[in-house]
Amino acid sequence: MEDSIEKKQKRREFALASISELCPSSSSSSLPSPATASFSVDGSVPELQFHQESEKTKLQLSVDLQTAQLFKLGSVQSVCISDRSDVIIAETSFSKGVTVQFRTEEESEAFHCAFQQWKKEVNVQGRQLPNGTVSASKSKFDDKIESSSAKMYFHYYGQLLHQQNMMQDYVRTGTYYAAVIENRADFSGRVVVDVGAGSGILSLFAAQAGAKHVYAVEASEMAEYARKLIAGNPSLGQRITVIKGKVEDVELPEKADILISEPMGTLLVNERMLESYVIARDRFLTPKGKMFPSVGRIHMAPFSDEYLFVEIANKALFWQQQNYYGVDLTPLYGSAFQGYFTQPVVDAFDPRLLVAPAMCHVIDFTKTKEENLYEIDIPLRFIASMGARIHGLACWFDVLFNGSTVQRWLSTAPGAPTTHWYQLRCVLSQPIYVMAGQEITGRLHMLAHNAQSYTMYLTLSAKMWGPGAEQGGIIQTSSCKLDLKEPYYRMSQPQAYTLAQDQHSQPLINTQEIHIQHQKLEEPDILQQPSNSCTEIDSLLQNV
Ligand SMILES: C[S@@+](CC[C@H](N)C(=O)[O-])C[C@H]1O[C@@H](n2cnc3c(N)ncnc32)[C@H](O)[C@@H]1O
Repeated sequence: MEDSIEKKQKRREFALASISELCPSSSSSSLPSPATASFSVDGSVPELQFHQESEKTKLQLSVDLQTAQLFKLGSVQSVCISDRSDVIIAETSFSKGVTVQFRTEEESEAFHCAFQQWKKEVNVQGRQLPNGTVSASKSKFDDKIESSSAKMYFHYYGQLLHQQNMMQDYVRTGTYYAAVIENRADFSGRVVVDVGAGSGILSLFAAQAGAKHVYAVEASEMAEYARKLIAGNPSLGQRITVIKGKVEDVELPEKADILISEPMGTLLVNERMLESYVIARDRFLTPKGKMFPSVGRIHMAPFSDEYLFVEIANKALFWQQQNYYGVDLTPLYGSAFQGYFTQPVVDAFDPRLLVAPAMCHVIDFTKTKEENLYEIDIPLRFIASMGARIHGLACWFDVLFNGSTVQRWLSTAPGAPTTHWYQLRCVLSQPIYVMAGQEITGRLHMLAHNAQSYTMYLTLSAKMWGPGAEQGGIIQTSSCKLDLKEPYYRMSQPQAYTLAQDQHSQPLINTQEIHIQHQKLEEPDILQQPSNSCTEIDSLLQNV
């Protein structure tokens, strides 16, 4: 373990504004003098050391990175806690946590990045046990995900009402059903693992398609309900075993020929379940095994939506009041205004709001490494189809079931039948202006965090044109930072595609044209993919 860390980065030090104990002893509180934090390897244990010293007192805290967790309290303040730590404060007291004050937001981000990186290194190399043996990736999930987040997450999925909500998304469930039944050849007589089985519905589909045996792995209390549902369908159920536990931890008696899973969250990656899907691939799938789905794509395009922009900007108007029960609220107006723009908007929008053809980022589930999903960096380039005020970036995703009989896409694109994922829009607090034919460049940078989601950094730029501007000389750039975990669900607004949202009525399989195909296609039917397609997928499919 230490080899790998020491070779790459033996020691990394950060200057901090200050540190203080989480539960200060009587002899110490926040010390005004500057502090440092350094990552290093002590013997075989990677650790993080905080150090602060003034004339009278000294605070030194060593944190075991295997158990440490770092939480943001604000843009420049965080708290680091650990199960095991040693602290020396004037040589007397003991604490398990420290509050860290950074000098700037950038330094805070850099520190959080380094923290994840060093922790990842610990996890990748495995845990050093007291007897010197190394247990590989056991509890990888627990190591990278904050326990309170995991608890809420599995509590949510442990409730039938939320499983019902997904099952009632007939675009979703109907597409899975069609993809499995049409591709019987991939399931018949095969060993299947259902990764995150929930109610067990996909396991039952796989059994209907003739699977020899299905292992339904589910970490939440839903596993008990899955057992009940499967027992109530005995002709299928005798070929299904429900295993309660995380795919990162459970052991299976045999390797799988095919994995089936529905690991997609908002914008494909929210919930970070794709990482579990990839871990399941590495743990359970035979080298030539298949994955259903096998590929995901994030599609992106700039949009113009004056109503949405004004709606968000107006939310902060509350803070413009100068006499709110005798109190002037305006000092907080700027923060409130920016705050509303940190929430990605989730709703179904009219595709006519897009101002350029979409581009996409492909994630090949069959090949990508789990670590690749910790940081997703997408350079952006678009050509505007019309003159418009760009209010941000619209995003959606699709996934491919690359069956050996039929290839089917599950799409969440605007204009396609609406799913429970809807679409997602990142709104800029400062719109930018473009002319038709103009290039728009930028970057979407997503950093995974330990609450099972991502911090998103979006930048869009365009040259300034038109009367008054030095032609093409000035660049307009607008940036925003968003938390994918805290979206603004805008579903109370009038929707353009109401028909497809009626998920409480009869299955929409007919209206949404999920016709099940039975005959084998001669060639891969790439034309079945949604119209907003990526060219990269063609070469990718040739390799699958
Ligand atoms: C989006 S739901 C899909 C449920 C079901 N497969 C379906 O399609 O209706 C994802 C399920 O995966 C489970 N899950 C998420 N991460 C898991 C993990 N690491 N190990 C086992 N189950 C997990 C969740 O508890 C949840 O029930």
